[in-house]
Amino acid sequence: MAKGTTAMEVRADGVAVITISNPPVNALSFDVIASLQRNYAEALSRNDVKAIVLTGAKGRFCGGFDITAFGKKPKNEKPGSMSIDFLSDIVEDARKPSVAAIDGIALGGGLEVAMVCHARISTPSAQLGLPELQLGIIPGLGGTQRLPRLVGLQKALEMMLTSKAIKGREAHEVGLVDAVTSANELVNTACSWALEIVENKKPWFKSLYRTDRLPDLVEVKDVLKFARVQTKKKAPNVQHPIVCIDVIEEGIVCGPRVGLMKEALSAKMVEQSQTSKSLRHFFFAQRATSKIPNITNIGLTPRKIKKAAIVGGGLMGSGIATVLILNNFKVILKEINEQFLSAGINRVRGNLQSFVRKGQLTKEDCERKFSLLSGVLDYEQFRDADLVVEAVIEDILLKQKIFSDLEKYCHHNCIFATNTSTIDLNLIGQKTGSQDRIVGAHFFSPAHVMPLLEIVRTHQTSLQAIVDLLDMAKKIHKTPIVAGNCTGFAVNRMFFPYGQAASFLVDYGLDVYRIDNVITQFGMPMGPFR
Ligand SMILES: C[C@H](O)CC(=O)SCCNC(=O)CCNC(=O)[C@H](O)C(C)(C)COP(=O)(O)OP(=O)(O)OC[C@H]1O[C@@H](n2cnc3c(N)ncnc32)[C@H](O)[C@@H]1OP(=O)(O)O
Repeated sequence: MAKGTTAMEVRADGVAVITISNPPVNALSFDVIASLQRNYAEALSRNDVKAIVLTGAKGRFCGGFDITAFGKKPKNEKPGSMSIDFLSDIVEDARKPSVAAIDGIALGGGLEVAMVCHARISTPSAQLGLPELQLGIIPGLGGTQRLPRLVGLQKALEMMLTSKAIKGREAHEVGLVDAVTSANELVNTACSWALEIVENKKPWFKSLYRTDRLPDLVEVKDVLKFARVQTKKKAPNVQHPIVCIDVIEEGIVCGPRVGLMKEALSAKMVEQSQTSKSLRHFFFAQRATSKIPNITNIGLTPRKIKKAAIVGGGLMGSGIATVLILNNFKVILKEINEQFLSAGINRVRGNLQSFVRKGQLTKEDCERKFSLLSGVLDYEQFRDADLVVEAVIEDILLKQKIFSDLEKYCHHNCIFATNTSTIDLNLIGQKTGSQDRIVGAHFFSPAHVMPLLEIVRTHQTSLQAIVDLLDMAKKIHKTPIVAGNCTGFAVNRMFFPYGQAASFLVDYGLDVYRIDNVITQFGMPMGPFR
């Protein structure tokens, strides 16, 4: 069965609208690419077609090359056959203009195809980026050449080296898209734009040959030198970011066609590396953590969490409150007295302000999110909470008392989660008759930053509670791992022996600085003694 396709509809005004359809993210599978090539051949040969608009089905332009297809490309495929022979020589050099109509996502190969088009229209919320480096590869469909020519070298490097996408509005500001419009108007606007190109009312840009955003060669060398130094510092053990910078340089110094060929050859080389194989495995492994046999595949639907309550406003509690309000959950934070409560609330405010300082949150959004939080000193307002996360100190008796109190106030479907990192959940729930809704929600400090969420289940935890927490994890952008109620759960079960092994080495007389040094050289961000 074909893995995705494209469909072409020729409108009365002479615009052929080609729609990529390969759910869930409209990835460029071999079938999609073959279908796209057929559609283009037809559109370019038909006399009733004046221009082409390329878009994606169901509000998603394209999530890039099909990651499952790496390593499955035909062995004798000519380097650059898609990037040069099709995209550059047929689409970009065509005598009919193409306009990309982008909603949802234009990532990796998706954005690269859009950059081949002669103009791009997007929605304000669309995400555009070249995240290939996080898969251990480099952009392979012309992205290393066209992005710097559209947005300038600095911005292009930032986007590629961080793998971070930008939203439609910013894409417009930096020159990646030509106009921003609503999802409803998107295709019509793109069609009008394409016809205006035909009528010479709008410019007919070929991104590959633009030079107006590129700095002079002296500055290029300086910028790339700095980027190499920073990259080696940040990721000393991987090659592909440096390869990416080399390819960008080749295109600017020797011309974009030479750059495209170097990109095609280098992309093929890095794709075969162990780093890329590992990072691609990691991409799917990360998603597999929320697919738990006999839990997520038995038809349970996650219940909606409208209001969450946190018990304890210390470092962990305030971090958890922060991540929840950041993701638009209504939260109440309970402390034992006014002083601790205001300290907890101030910590949440401080966390939000740090996002404002880094430009990741506007002041208005900060205030709006902060208004989702209220502080309390008793359990009265817990009555309509759908989830409670207990985040007090690791004291079994205290936790037991809290959960038996919670039982008296909360409705019987409310999930009782504990942020404990080590205590047996059966003990924590021992004084309640609610063992089925006791579950671990172990965040890592700082909870509003670290991406992992350990969900701990006992033999009695209901499957529904786990499905609910997995869904919440997705909503708050955490990677969940479901662990059993065993010593150390999953993370500390690995982390404690790691620290112990380091301590043994010290007992044997090794220098702590040397141990830390070896560990950081191995690639860990810091050693066990820092
Ligand atoms: C030649 C080119 O230069 C090379 C490339 O294009 S490489 C690919 C570059 N593209 C990317 O790196 C994008 C990767 N995808 C993502 O970042 C995210 O999936 C996304 C932002 C598109 C969507 O996120 P979200 O809505 O949270 O859904 P998410 O759960 O991640 O993905 C949905 C499904 O699509 C799959 N998927 C996402 N992107 C895919 C891709 N490019 N290829 C194949 N499958 C993909 C996921 O594995 C997942 O499958 P599952 O449901 O079986 O687990």
